[in-house]
Amino acid sequence: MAHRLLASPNRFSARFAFIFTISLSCTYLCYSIIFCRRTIMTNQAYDGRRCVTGKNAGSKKLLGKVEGCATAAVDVKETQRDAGGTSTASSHWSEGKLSKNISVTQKYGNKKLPNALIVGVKKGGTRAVLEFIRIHPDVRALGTEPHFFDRNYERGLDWYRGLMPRTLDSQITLEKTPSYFVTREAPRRISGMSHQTKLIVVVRNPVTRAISDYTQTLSKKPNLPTFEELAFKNRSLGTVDTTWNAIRIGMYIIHLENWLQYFRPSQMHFVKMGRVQDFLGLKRIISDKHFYFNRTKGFPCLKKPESSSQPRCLGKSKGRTHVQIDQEVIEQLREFYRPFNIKFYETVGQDFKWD
Ligand SMILES: Nc1ncnc2c1ncn2[C@@H]1O[C@H](COP(=O)(O)OS(=O)(=O)O)[C@@H](OP(=O)(O)O)[C@H]1O
Repeated sequence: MAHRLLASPNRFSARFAFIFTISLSCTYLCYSIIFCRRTIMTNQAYDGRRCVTGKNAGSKKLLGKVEGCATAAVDVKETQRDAGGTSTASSHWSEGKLSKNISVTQKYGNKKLPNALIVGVKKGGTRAVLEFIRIHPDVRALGTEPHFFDRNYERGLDWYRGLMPRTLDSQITLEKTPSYFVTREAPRRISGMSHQTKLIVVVRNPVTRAISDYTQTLSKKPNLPTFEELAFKNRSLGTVDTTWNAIRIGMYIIHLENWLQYFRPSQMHFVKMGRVQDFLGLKRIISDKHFYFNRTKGFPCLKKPESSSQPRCLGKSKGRTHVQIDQEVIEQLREFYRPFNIKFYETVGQDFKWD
């Protein structure tokens, strides 16, 4: 009896120990499954970005779709600003929408040379067009500006291809570098890659474009001479300085003639949103309903993407308050651009009504 009485607490402790061990094991098992799944999902979501290391890794991660590791010479800094590169922003507005697609694509797709390029113009709204069009599930775009056909051409096509995101056969690859439009060698080089390449040119009133361009440069170099000083060789005679890049870029027809030596007009699309999808042969999926007009920014922004609780606008380098330019100067520049604009409208068959 005494033995029994002594044995029963022991048995109770043994049973307690057994149950405790089992529940501990179950908890550990559940924790491992959940934790392991999370890790896999995170790795899939960032596949293709895993090579980002070093002190900028955090900010580059925010870029969302900085592709590949060979991005040393590409314009990452500009892209971060463009994409609203603060801690709350991701460059890829549609990350949530495409996330399922992306993991499949990144695993099974191939890196291909781009089928389409946004070739210009600087300060024309190229970032907005790229970010809008990449919402489309059949578009994969490089987030950075690779500057291949102007600055990095000697690196070769394999280097260029290596920068591209992986795509399935049904998807198109897109990149944007606005300086291509005014690079003399770019049309020949691009047609050398493929004369089927589709080209998108985002154009803007050349006077506003020049002021926007100047405002951007001034934000980096505060000691810059005034806009008027740079724009004219002789202000009272109204002689415009066509060697100044901010002016030269807006002489669209001059650059376009160079492109038309290598590409048919039907391969070039001068942007008005929506029609970009037709031009690229995509189903019309993106429409006005994806955007709202942000009064503070002064341009359309993406409505709440699935991946985020916040609507998304592009970053600080977009929508800067322009420097005040004398109305007379603006008139002089309008006069200067008029003949170039008219010839440009005739050539592309569209009146942009800048005059
Ligand atoms: N929806 C939307 N989102 C963001 N930005 C928009 C949009 N629509 C037009 N813009 C105007 O586009 C100008 C920037 O052009 P780019 O992206 O081509 O600039 S860059 O050449 O890549 O630096 C920039 O012009 P500025 O405001 O004059 O700087 C933007 O205001």
